Amino acid sequence: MLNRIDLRGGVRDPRRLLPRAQLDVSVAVERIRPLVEAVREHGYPAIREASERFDGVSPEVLRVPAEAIAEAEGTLDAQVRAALLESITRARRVHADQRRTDHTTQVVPGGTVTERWVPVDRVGLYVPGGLAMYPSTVVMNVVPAQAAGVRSLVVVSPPQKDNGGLPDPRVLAACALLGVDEVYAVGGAQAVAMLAYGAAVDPAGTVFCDPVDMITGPGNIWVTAAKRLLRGVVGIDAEAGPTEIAILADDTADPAHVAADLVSQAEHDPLAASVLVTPSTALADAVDRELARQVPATKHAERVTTALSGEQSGIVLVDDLEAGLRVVDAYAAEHLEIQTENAREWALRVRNAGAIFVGAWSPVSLGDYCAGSNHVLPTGGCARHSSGLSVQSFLRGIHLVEYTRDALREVAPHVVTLATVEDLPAHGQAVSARFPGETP
Ligand SMILES: NC(=O)c1ccc[n+]([C@@H]2O[C@H](COP(=O)([O-])OP(=O)(O)OC[C@H]3O[C@@H](n4cnc5c(N)ncnc54)[C@H](O)[C@@H]3O)[C@@H](O)[C@H]2O)c1
Ligand SMILES: N[C@H](CO)Cc1c[nH]c[nH+]1
Ligand SMILES: [Zn+2]
Repeated sequence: MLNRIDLRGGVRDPRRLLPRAQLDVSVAVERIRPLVEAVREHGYPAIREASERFDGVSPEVLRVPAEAIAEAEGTLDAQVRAALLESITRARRVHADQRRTDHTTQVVPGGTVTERWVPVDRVGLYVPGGLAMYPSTVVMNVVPAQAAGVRSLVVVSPPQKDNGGLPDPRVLAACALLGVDEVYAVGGAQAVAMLAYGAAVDPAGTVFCDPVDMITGPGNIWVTAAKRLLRGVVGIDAEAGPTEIAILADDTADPAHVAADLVSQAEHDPLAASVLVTPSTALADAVDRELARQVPATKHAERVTTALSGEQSGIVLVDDLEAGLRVVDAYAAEHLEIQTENAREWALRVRNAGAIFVGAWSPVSLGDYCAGSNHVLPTGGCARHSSGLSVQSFLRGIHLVEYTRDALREVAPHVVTLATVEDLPAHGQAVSARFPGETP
C-alpha cells in the first residue's frame, strides 16, 4: 500500500529524495491571493461569497451570538465535557511552566538591559472544521494564549450546514469552557484574511471583527497558504498545515501499532503524510500487511487510502538506525514517533521535529488530545526552524535599555568609532552632544 523509497547504500543527502505532497503551499498561495485581496477590499460581501462557495452556507451575521455559545455548553455530552476538561487541565499544567520571566542583565556598573516579556494584545485563533471537527484545537490555541496573558482572544471556525451556519457545537462548547466569547463562523482563507484586516459592517449594520495582531492555529492547505500570504501584515505562528507523522522503527516495534499510528494521522486529510523509516524489511512488510487489514475497516477509508497512497507517504528503507536518524532529521516531521530499542536515547539525538513521541506507549493520538503537550505543530519541513505553539508564541521580548551618565560617557568613544565606520556621523553626534567640551 505504501510507496517504498530505498535509501540503502549510503545516500548522502536524503532531503531531495524524501516524499512531500504535490500540492505545495506556494502554489496554494497563488490560488487564494484573489480571495484574500477581495476580503481586504470588500470585507463582509467577499467573506459571504467565499462561505457560500466553499462551505455551502450564506451567513447573515458572522459573530456567534452569546446565547448559542451558552447553549452549546449546556447541551454538551457529559463524557465529552469530562474529556475536554482533562485535556485543558493537562495542557494548563505544561503551559504554565513555559512562561518566561522578565530578566535584567547588569552589562556594566550603571548600565542595564532588561528583557520584558509582553503578551500580544489581540490574537485570532483558527480552529479547523472542514473534514473533521476540532474542539481539541480550541484547547491547544486558547490555553497557551491565556497563560501568556493575552487580553483579547477571538476564535474563528468554519460554519456548519448542519448547525444552522454556526461552527460545530462542540467547538463552541470548548470556547465556553475556556471563557472565550468572541467567536466567528468563518473558515478557510477568508477567515485568516478577516482576522488580518478586520471586516467592516454586516447587513445589520453591526461593526464586527477588529483586526488582530497575530493569528495562530492549524488548518488545511488553503488556511496555511493564507497564513503564509499574510505573515507580516499580522504575526503568524509556524505553518501548521496538513498533518504529518514519521515513525523511526526497528524490528522491536509492533507492526499493528505502527500501522495504526500511520492510519491515525492519515485520516485528517487526503494530503496528510504518513512515513515509516526503518532498516527492517521484515517490519516494512508486516506494516504493509497490517495496513491492508486495518485501512478497509477504518471509518474514513477513502481519505486514508488517498493519503497513504499519495507521493507524500511511504516506507523509507535505510541501512541502519544511524542512517534513519539522518533521514528523519532531513524530513523534519510534524510528529516523529521513535519505536526502537533505547527509544529515548535516539529521541535525544533528533534535531528536527515538531514533537517527538518516545517508545511504544506514547502514540501521537495521546499528544493530539491529552498528553499535556501542544498539538499545533509545524509541517512541511518548518520544524527545521520553528516550534510548535507555546506560551512563548504569544509573547514579545522588549528590551529596556537604562544607562547612567557615567556609563554612557565611558562607552561613548566606541559608539562614535562605530558610527564613523558606518558613515553615520549623526549617530555619534547624538552621543557626543551630551558631553559638550569633552572629546569622547
Ligand atoms: N499541523 C497541525 O498542527 C494540525 C493540527 C490539526 C489539524 N491539522 C490539519 O488541519 C486541516 C483541517 O482541515 P479541514 O479541511 O478539516 O478544515 P479547515 O477548517 O482547515 O478547512 C476548511 C475550510 O477550507 C476552505 N476551503 C475548502 N476548499 C477550498 C478550496 N478549494 N479553496 C479555498 N478554500 C477552501 C473552506 O472555506 C473551509 O471552511 C487538516 O489538513 C489537518 O491535517 C493540522
Ligand atoms: N494530529 C493533529 C495535529 O496534526 C491534531 C489533532 C486534533 N485532533 C486530532 N488530531
Ligand atoms: Zn491527529
